[in-house]
Amino acid sequence: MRALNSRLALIDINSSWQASRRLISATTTAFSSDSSSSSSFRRTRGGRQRIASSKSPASSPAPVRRPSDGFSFDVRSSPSADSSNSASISSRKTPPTVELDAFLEILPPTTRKELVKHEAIEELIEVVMDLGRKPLARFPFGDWVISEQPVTHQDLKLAVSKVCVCVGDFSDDNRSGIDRSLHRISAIRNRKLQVIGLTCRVGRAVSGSAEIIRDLIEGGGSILVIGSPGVGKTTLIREIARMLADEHRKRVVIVDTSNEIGGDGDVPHSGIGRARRMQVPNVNLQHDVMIEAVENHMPETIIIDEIGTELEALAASTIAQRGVQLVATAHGMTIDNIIKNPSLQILIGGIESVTLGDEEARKRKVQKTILERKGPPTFTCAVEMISRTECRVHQRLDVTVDAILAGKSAPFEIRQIRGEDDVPHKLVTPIPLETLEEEQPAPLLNRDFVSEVLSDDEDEDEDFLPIRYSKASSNTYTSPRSSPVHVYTYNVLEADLLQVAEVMGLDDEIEVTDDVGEADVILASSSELKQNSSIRRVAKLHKLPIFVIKSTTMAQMVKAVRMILGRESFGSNPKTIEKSSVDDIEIKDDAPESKPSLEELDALEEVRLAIEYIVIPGGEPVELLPRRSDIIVRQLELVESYQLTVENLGTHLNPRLQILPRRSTKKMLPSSSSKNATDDSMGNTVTRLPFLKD
Ligand SMILES: Nc1ncnc2c1ncn2[C@@H]1O[C@H](COP(=O)(O)OP(=O)(O)OP(=O)(O)O)[C@@H](O)[C@H]1O
Repeated sequence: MRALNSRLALIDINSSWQASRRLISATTTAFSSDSSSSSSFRRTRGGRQRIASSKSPASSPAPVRRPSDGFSFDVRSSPSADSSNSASISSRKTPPTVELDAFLEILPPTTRKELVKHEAIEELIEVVMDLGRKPLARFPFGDWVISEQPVTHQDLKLAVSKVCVCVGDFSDDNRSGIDRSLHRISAIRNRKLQVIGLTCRVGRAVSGSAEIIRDLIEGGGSILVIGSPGVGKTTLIREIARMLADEHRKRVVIVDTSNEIGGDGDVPHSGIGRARRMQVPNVNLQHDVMIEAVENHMPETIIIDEIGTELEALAASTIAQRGVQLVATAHGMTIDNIIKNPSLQILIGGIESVTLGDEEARKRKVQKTILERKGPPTFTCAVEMISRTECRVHQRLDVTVDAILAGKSAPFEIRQIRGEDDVPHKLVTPIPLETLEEEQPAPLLNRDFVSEVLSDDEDEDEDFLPIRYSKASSNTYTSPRSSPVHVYTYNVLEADLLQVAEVMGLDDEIEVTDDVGEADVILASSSELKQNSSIRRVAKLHKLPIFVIKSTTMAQMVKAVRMILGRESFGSNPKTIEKSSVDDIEIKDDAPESKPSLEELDALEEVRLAIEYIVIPGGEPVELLPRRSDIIVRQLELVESYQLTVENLGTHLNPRLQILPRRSTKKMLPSSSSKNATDDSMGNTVTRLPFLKD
């Protein structure tokens, strides 16, 4: 792969953002603290309140607003920035105080009193109230203990009663809201279903927060938004809904499972603009409401928060197939997480295990069994939110998924909001998409090809003769005869391993165990192996081989599974295995370190054809062409991988192999015959391959 860093290129975003620069700046106003709040903060510093997060030690005073918080990034001036813009920015300022008041209302009076004194109150994300513990305020820069007084039953009852007065009960996902606001109140219950904890999140409509992906929104493709909890996904898709409905006059329908996008109550919050909102009576019915939205309301765009189940993923794919633009969030931080989540895989097109024919595998320079995307992804592009101001954009989700499945670097752009008034975001393009597409072999197989290569594999499996190493001898490994093979893992996710095995149809043959005494093999990541010296000791004690993977990419996992089960012969692809110590088996990427020469390829093909067409089916020995000694070594390894033996018919300086059929103990005499088939002195027919030139 190319040297990515040398290709890093900063590209200033195109003019589209300039037009909406004011909106971006309006966003920042939500975070600007005024002088009165600063003075409140000074009073607070002398009090008992403390920061509780590791970012701000308990003994430190309440946080001082740092330039890197929120949108206060370095500001680069833009040629088009002018004072008139700034004026309109101020006029667009919509302080969130009204809704913050509604939020503060539900807090116990003492908690509220302390909290309002905090200088960064405008940045408040959540208030956490757990029975018997001190109430906490969560800010972007850390947690802050609001009061030393532990939360009482009374406090919780009061808060719940205020939420209930406004909106009725908590829904079956234990969430509720405050009428006509975007705040979300989530309950934790004890076994008797009494509320013993509350997480009260401040919801905001942040105008301009979707500028960072304006081009994607306007492009009309479906957008998948992922990211860690609380990173701002809901806020982003709310703004996308508003932009599409108001600025682009699209028919937008929001399927609002917990009323988080459009706010609580029957009249939607102004933050969604003209977009329409469908409420979901029961979270388990989200998929039904998604389909209903398409069938009944003729939407051009559907917005959904939190696709989490297989049914919802299926409904999303149905919607996309009907040509409706889909903007949705899903559980997971990266595309890799989505690929590895069996319920959500359909969003990226689904995956399947495909076994390639020898020719195809060699042409693609990959292993024989690979994972491939089954079909087109539901979404055109994906946005991985890193923070509110930074995201990774995958313009072509199909290309990204294919790259990940092939164990290659996925193409993406890093976008950042860099400043308040000037440059709203930059693009950093580590891998230019076009270049990458050139490099990728057409990854989506057509159905005919898949069935062709699969039937290839069936034939091959019947004759498959994996190399057998013996666990007892110090430098060898026998794939255990017993099924399933028990694997003990170090820093390799059990779920990942089992998922790959399942996709390969080998889940019955492999099992992960927590008891190293039961294990047949150890599978460890190389980083863990370097750091954890006890792994080798454990392996030695239990006489277990260690399979070492460099990374937990799908490609490496597939290879690990095949090798652990003895389905990938070590000898047939000698460059993939290195024994770095007695019991380590390193699983390497398939890309050869140096390209094998044509002569080497020819020599190995000669061995394969000889074995598969003559030695095994006919039980006859085959004499190979003379080769250079380094190539003879490769041939020898390949022969051994079939559990066959050879004899050197040449001299020490001019070696030439003859492959012997299994169970043949007969001594072969050198043959210098140029005929295709001759008889040796013992009456065996020694065949030379007619199609290989001398
Ligand atoms: N661009 C932004 N500017 C200011 N505040 C924001 C922004 N984006 C999100 N927030 C605030 O951050 C908090 C979390 O945002 P949001 O609920 O959108 O996150 P999320 O990723 O959807 O969370 P979850 O996964 O838990 O549902 C909220 O208090 C929200 O108001």
